[in-house]
Amino acid sequence: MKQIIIATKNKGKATEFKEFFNAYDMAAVSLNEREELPDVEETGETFEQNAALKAETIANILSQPVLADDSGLIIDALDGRPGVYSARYAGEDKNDQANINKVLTELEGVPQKDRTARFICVLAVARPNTETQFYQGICNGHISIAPSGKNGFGYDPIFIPDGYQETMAELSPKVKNQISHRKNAILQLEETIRKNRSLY
Ligand SMILES: O=P(O)(O)OP(=O)(O)OP(=O)(O)OC[C@H]1O[C@@H](n2cnc3c(O)ncnc32)[C@H](O)[C@@H]1O
Ligand SMILES: [Mg+2]
Repeated sequence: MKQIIIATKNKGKATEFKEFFNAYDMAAVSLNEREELPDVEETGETFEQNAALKAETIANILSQPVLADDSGLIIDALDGRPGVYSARYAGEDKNDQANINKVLTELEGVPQKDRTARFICVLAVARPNTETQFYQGICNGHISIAPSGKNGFGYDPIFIPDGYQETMAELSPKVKNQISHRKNAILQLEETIRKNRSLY
């Protein structure tokens, strides 16, 4: 089976990419399975910059195409926070529970109609000596009053996607993978996957 390297150490993302690329008969291999590869420092100020940093660093080391995902949660009532800093919102140790608690505390007293939010996913595909390409996906929704559900990762227990009553963590992985920001970004990439053999 053809392989595509995904420059991520996030196990939740890696699981979702394996599912997506399975549909294209490709095996998604994350950095958790390639432990000799470095964790790339995310010094950018935008999703694009960080996705490019991750994809290009690993593509240059391996001399092969690499995909990276930089994603996050944008909350309108918090002026767009946690945004690009979603993973480390409550501290450097990237604790999902602490991040959720910080968001809920900051939103205390904010009524449902003002709790609108969206997940954003920017994918970067880097190939050696080629300009990096970007694909973006969005999932709109709002932030719940309390966490609920065990599926997914990150902020899924407090994110209710538009058109649903449940949080992303209460929905099945199958449903999440049909409606998520990551799925929508993959759909933008789909034509390239099908047509451009050099992605393999
Ligand atoms: O950089 P890599 O190694 O890919 O892993 P990361 O967890 O640091 O990933 P990001 O820098 O892109 O940070 C994105 C954060 O946004 C949140 N996030 C992204 N996608 C999500 C999703 O599908 N569901 C819930 N939270 C998500 C989650 O907290 C992630 O840690
Ligand atoms: Mg990261």
